[in-house]
Amino acid sequence: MRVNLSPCLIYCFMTSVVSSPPRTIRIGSRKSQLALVQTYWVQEQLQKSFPDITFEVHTMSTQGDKILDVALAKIGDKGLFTKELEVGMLNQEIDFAVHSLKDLPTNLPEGLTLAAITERENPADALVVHEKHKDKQIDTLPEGAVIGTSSLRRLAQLRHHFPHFTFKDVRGNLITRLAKLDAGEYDALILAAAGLERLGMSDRVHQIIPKEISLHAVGQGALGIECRADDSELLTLLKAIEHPATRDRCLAERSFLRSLEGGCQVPIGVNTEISGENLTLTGIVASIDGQKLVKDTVTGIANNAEALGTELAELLRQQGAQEILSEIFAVIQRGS
Ligand SMILES: NCc1[nH]cc(CCC(=O)O)c1CC(=O)O
Repeated sequence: MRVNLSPCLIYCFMTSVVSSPPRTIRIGSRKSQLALVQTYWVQEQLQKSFPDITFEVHTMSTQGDKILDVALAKIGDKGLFTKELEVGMLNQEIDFAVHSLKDLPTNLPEGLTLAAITERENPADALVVHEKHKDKQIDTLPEGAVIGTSSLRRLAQLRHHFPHFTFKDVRGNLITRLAKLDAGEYDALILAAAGLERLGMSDRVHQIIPKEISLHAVGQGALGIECRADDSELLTLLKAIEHPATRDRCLAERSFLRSLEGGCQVPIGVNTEISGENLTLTGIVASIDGQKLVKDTVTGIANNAEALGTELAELLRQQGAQEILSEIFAVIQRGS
């Protein structure tokens, strides 16, 4: 017989054995509205599970919050939104960090680990339109419509289906982007539905982009909790807020991305579905002009999520994914 002990019970047991006073746990977060909503949500969930522990939120600015005038794709993104928080953990200034999982690189620094993945919101992208297009959908927006997105993944896939649109970079946090749209700088934006939902702005989701048009980013809509790999007490606590189905899906997606050696700023999209014990992973690699596209699907046991990711990466490499990615890296490095 297998007995499932809840993380709370295990933690209570551990602290009663060593009888040390409950510690104060410091949570690191970026300062954007979305980051704070996400961090306070995690804090609240943990506080409910562990009423005797104090969870404090410490905010930090990351490089990605500071550089707002350069297209994301040109900066080279490795850890743009996570690095300062990671340094904070390694220096013992904070104990764990809450990230939008899609911003967390697939290879973490030595000494840190992905402790838990929380339940995912809708991972799809959303079309958000200017008022004047409120009767339109993505396929009825006029020729030349200016679409704001700073993601190569969205750009490549949308260009493939809608070559008649004009694509324009948009930076800044969600609130800033929406203000630019409303001021008429864009006809529409493509944003993560999850971010809008978390900020209580689901009314701005005009249309969910169907997966036949565009696959979402790896880890989109889920939160990733990162902590020091040797903090076993905290690792046990954090399991209380893990969502196993989301974890399996996201581990498959991250393993796929890692195998293709892509960061979050490459035109790689995914979709995952769980059915019983099985996980189905679909992935796409596209060229920035939307001309070349390779896409395939694998299915297997959800328990072997990471193996599915590498299997799909291998399949897409056989179909030319590496050539598409190498071309993109060359362009980005030239800075053009
Ligand atoms: N890179 C920015 C970012 N990081 C996480 C989200 C939204 C929430 C999520 O995807 O979990 C966004 C904004 C967006 O892509 O529209």
